[in-house]
Amino acid sequence: MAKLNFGGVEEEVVTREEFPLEKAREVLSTETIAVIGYGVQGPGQSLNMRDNGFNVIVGQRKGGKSWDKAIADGWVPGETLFELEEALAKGTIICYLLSDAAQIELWPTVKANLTAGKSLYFSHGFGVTYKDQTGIVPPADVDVYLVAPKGSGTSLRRLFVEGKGLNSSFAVFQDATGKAREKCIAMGIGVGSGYLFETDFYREVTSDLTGERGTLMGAIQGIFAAQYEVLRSNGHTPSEAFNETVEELTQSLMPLVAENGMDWMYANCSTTAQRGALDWWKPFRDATKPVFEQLYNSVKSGEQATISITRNSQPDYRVKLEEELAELRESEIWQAGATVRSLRPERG
Ligand SMILES: NC(=O)C1=CN([C@@H]2O[C@H](COP(=O)(O)OP(=O)(O)OC[C@H]3O[C@@H](n4cnc5c(N)ncnc54)[C@H](O)[C@@H]3O)[C@@H](O)[C@H]2O)C=CC1
Ligand SMILES: CC(=O)[C@](C)(O)C(=O)O
Ligand SMILES: [Mg+2]
Ligand SMILES: [Mg+2]
Repeated sequence: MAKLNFGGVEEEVVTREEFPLEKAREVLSTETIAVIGYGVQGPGQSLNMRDNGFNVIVGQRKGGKSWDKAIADGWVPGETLFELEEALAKGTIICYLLSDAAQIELWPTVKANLTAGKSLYFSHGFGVTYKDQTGIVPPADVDVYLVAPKGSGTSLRRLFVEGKGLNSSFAVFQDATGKAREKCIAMGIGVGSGYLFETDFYREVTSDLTGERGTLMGAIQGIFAAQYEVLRSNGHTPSEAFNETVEELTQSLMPLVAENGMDWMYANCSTTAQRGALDWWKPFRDATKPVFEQLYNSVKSGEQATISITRNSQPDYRVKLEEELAELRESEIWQAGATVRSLRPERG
């Protein structure tokens, strides 16, 4: 573990230098890693582990889109691709990568296959933390740990292919064999993490649910929509409003923030912009902070988990989701966005 200073707070992190891929391969050399579910994280993690030389199989319901995608990705039925129950029986490390709501339904089958000494691996603290709602209580004689890539499975794979890596958190919930921590870190390296920072299941799920509802996904769309509407109602055209709300942020300014931080991005804008941004960021913080407090409390109370479980386990979930995504896609801001994207020079 390397000790690093994060803004004045010392934290230990695991990097690929200290825990090289060869060591990860060695730790997991006798394991059969069964990735259960081939949705978003399943492909990213299983393909990265396969390319990293681990013994990986995939378990997925037969006949759907995900099964076909697994075949297209080179998983071979009967050799490396199996129905859920068969993969669960063969695997010694069960990577439970169904959607969090779907994990509840399959849990009795998973549990039946968790014989002593196996590992149960998650990419979220959800199922275990909200056990009163999910019923997920692992048997005492298995290792239980998580590696949660901090980003979409799509990015996990893309960055791996580019030779880079997404950061992940890791946590051990239960150590039955005395080797849970080592196996957990080895899995983290195996799935292609850039570096790993430690957490526990509760902190992982509460921070993750807050982040995705907040600045990463929910709040950002809310702020985009608010500014776009104000610009449009004051006579600005859609292209102007979109460019000043989204395009400039994703194409020009956020890459600068990613590279060297917010002050550096500010320093590379006009003095006029700097003055305005420095004056306005605090009012925006103060206006939105109560909403973030409300959000965190709703996560902490378990209310967000309840909503997620009940809404995402409805039989018409996909249909309703598509309607809500269509509402976004068909909104003027994102229709304008589609046109703006088509005009980017690299797209011809
Ligand atoms: N989507 C992402 O990029 C991220 C996901 N995670 C976590 O990773 C885990 C997996 O999430 P996703 O990959 O998003 O899952 P997903 O929503 O893509 O679903 C995975 C698979 O579950 C299968 N499935 C759905 N309902 C089923 C059922 N009732 N019985 C059997 N199979 C069923 C689907 O066929 C699909 O292939 C979750 O714990 C999630 O919170 C963590 C970080 C990011
Ligand atoms: C991509 C990720 O890490 C999220 C946003 O937390 C998720 O997909 O659940
Ligand atoms: Mg996340
Ligand atoms: Mg999440």
